Amino acid sequence: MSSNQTSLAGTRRGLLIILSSPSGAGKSTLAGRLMAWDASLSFSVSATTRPPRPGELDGREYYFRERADFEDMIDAGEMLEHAEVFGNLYGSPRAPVQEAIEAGRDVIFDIDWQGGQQVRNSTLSKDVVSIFILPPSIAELDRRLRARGQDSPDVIATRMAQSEAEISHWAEYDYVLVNEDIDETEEKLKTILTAERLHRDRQPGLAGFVRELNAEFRERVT
Ligand SMILES: Nc1nc2c(ncn2[C@@H]2O[C@H](COP(=O)(O)OP(=O)(O)O)[C@@H](O)[C@H]2O)c(=O)[nH]1
Ligand SMILES: Nc1ncnc2c1ncn2[C@@H]1O[C@H](COP(=O)(O)OP(=O)(O)O)[C@@H](O)[C@H]1O
Repeated sequence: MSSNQTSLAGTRRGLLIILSSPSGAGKSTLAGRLMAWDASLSFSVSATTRPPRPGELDGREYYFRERADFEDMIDAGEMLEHAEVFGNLYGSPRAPVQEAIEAGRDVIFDIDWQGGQQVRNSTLSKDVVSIFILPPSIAELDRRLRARGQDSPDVIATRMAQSEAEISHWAEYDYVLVNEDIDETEEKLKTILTAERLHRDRQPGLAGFVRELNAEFRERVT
């Protein structure tokens, strides 16, 4: 590795990778697969006022908070973005995101379209890569929500009713994937991330590297 690439690693900022979709389209599953693929990725653990599902742990899937505590966090400016979704508050704590991207680590967000808009309109907008996940059909979305087996029929009905509104924001995203086959969608996500990283890394570092190549070339021809 050239000295130039070493200094590049120390200065580059992480990307903010936003995954949005209607509930049940598969974004949590895909986020989990990306995390398993690349241990350097950081997951933005959101805070929420919704109660934990069986098996969910405070600080792992979400920070489960009372509404008053959540509102205190908003008032203190601790949220990068926040929104009301399905009658509960959800938000991304700012500090861990800031820390990760300054250390050059890419951060995955599993947030809705409102959060996606807020992050895209924030001071971090130039580091954002946003991806919208569509289900192959509404019948399959309904089937996946039921098959997940974690929500009551009422909760599933609310999520299905909201899915059209969530889907209506698809065109605001950089990439749109139809999650039919989970392995194929995972591969496409990895390709997007790989290409976006190459794009990010070309700006600060490559001019110096090309100078090194030119110097080597001149040494050979003289
Ligand atoms: N704006 C915003 N939305 C979030 C955040 N965390 C989760 N969400 C969204 O809230 C919705 C409900 O999430 P959840 O209750 O975990 O249900 P699930 O997506 O069906 O598993 C999903 O659209 C999430 O993407 C957040 O920090 N901010
Ligand atoms: N491509 C797919 N084909 C079939 N089932 C899927 C696919 N992607 C996800 N699932 C399943 O659908 C359910 C909802 O996925 P999940 O990742 O929880 O969705 P979201 O986070 O978008 O609400 C889960 O049971 C998951 O295993």
